[in-house]
Amino acid sequence: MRSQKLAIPDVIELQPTRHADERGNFAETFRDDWFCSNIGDRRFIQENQSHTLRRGTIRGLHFQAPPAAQGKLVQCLSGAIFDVAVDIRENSATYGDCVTRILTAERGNQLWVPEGFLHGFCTLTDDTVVAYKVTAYYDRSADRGVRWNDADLGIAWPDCVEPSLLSDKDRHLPCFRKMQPYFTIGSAA
Ligand SMILES: Cc1cn([C@H]2C[C@H](O)[C@@H](COP(=O)(O)OP(=O)(O)O[C@H]3O[C@@H](C)C(=O)[C@@H](O)[C@H]3O)O2)c(=O)[nH]c1=O
Repeated sequence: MRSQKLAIPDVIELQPTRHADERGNFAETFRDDWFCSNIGDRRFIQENQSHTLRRGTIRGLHFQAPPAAQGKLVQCLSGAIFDVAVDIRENSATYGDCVTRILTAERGNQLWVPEGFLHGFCTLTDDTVVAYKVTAYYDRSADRGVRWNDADLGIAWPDCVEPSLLSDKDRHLPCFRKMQPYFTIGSAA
């Protein structure tokens, strides 16, 4: 497994090592010991999978409020996504900044999005399957978000975005400025 810190260093891209042979390849896509030593002391307790039918669909931008805050380890199992993490830690030097990464099933790369970040993605292919492990259980009452195209965030979404391909919930999310502060660096996740 290789890791690469991105523009916001707490957001990390992971690249599992693939062992190729005449049959195809094999990769360890997650190891608890490697993750704890190299990324952070976390336990993943839920795994999610979404299948998105159409290219250009957006899911996000989401987070769960503390104490149900989730770190997410995201990967694409089929197709490709434009993945986004936005820093919402109030005392962070990169508060409001975003990191974007293309994750593809072909490459098998992953994105670690820690607690204190909004997360969302746009599908770059039809029939996209995304899987992600999370560090806290889903809690509907803690489910929060920010509108995907908030001008203050200025995320450079890909041209294929179809604003109509959005859940009702995501269409009605509040803007970034109205978001209550939930996270500070150094506070318990
Ligand atoms: C996230 C989640 C949803 N659900 C249910 C609630 C609802 O009925 C249905 C669909 O939920 P949503 O519309 O919230 O699904 P979706 O828009 O795909 O939400 C996801 O978006 C990405 C970007 C994330 O980062 C995830 O953490 C999650 O928020 O699934 C669960 O049962 N468990 C879960 O963990």
